[in-house]
Amino acid sequence: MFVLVNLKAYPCDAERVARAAATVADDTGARIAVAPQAAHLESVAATGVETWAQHVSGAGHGSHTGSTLAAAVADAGATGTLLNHSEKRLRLADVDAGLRAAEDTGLETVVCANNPRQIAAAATLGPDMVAVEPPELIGSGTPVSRADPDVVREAVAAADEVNPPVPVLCGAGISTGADVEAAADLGTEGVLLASGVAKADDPESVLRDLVSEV
Ligand SMILES: O=C(CO)COP(=O)(O)O
Repeated sequence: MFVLVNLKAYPCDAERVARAAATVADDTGARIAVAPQAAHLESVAATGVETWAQHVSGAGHGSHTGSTLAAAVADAGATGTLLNHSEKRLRLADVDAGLRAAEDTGLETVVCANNPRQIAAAATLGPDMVAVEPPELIGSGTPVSRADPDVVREAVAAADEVNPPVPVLCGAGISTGADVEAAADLGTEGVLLASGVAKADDPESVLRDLVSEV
């Protein structure tokens, strides 16, 4: 199971979380990645942890003020990027352009979606992975795998129908190893989570628990 930790804009110490994630990944062999804000990509990547961007623009170099370019995040050490997170929604054309920009730069991609219908649309665009995150459960502390297992099962089926090789992650309220195990039982290949780690007093122990059951 892939554990992708999105630090959002939480006021956590990104380097501390990254060091903890790198240590747990090394100790256990689990795949753990950290997605900090763009300004922290370089310092997070310097810890040796797998580093992801939270977003990239579809734009290339040029007159695009405020854009986060795929090439720039790759230069800073990111090897993957989220696109279309529930808190960073994009138009379809922008998801597609972001995917192409990420692909051209060699970044791995996860396109996020609210529900199984959007998962089908996202999977059609050909990302490396898709992630289903019901917005009402994001930050709730109630794991999607328990609160709404059907949405996860249906997302896996929807992705499988349109683009069988595309793995599905699930997210919202995931914070324990039992949640990750439940997500695996529902057919997902990873979890996308934030507050459970970003707000933890001891991120390393949360990460150890997250990867303990799979
Ligand atoms: O949005 C999420 C990850 O991208 C989920 O957030 P929480 O783990 O805080 O529910």
